[in-house]
Amino acid sequence: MKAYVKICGLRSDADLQAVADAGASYGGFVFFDKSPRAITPEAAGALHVPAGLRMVALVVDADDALLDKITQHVALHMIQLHGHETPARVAEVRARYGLPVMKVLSIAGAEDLAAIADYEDVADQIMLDAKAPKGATRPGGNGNTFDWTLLQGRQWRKPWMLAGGLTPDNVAQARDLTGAVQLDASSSLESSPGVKDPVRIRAFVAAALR
Ligand SMILES: O=C(O)c1ccccc1N[C@@H]1O[C@H](COP(=O)(O)O)[C@@H](O)[C@H]1O
Repeated sequence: MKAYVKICGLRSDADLQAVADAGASYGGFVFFDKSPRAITPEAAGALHVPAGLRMVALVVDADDALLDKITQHVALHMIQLHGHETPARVAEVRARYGLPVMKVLSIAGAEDLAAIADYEDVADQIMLDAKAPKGATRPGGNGNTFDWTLLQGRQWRKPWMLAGGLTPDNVAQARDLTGAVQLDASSSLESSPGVKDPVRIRAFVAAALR
């Protein structure tokens, strides 16, 4: 089955080109100021997005003012809600901006998968990411994995994407074990926090699509 890759935390034209050249389907901008990958709506809007690359805006419990600004400046394919957004807030964002919404759920154990049922009616996609470690300053982008065997044999009504600590070395195993057809990575593809490495991006996409 064909796989789809999202590379998140892009901050320059070179990042975007590397992601497109590698064969990824999605690129992500992080609009969260506590992240080393943060970018402003103005800076993101000034970048050149290669044809065919679908851009995703990652936000964390964003209010309408921030989302208004992002959507005014940046041509988007999808909004990724990576905070504690309720199902009602997901529905509100989807209706207000007329864009597909991907709700992120943080997974540490089997009990966390129950929340998927709460969001399937309102979100276009679900992302399953590792729960952030205690004391972390951000809810994602920490390079942590979760127990992928929790997803074995599971099926949901909405498309879903696997995230959390995926690397060029483990992505094929994660894909084969979980059956994920959409795979997302960020922090493992950097030479230092916030600085993407085109060689690692290429290796990740090649391994995910192999
Ligand atoms: O990347 C960040 O700094 C970030 C900040 C706030 C919320 C999410 C963030 N990152 C996203 O988390 C997942 C997993 O990342 P990683 O591969 O484990 O580094 C991914 O969607 C990132 O874009």
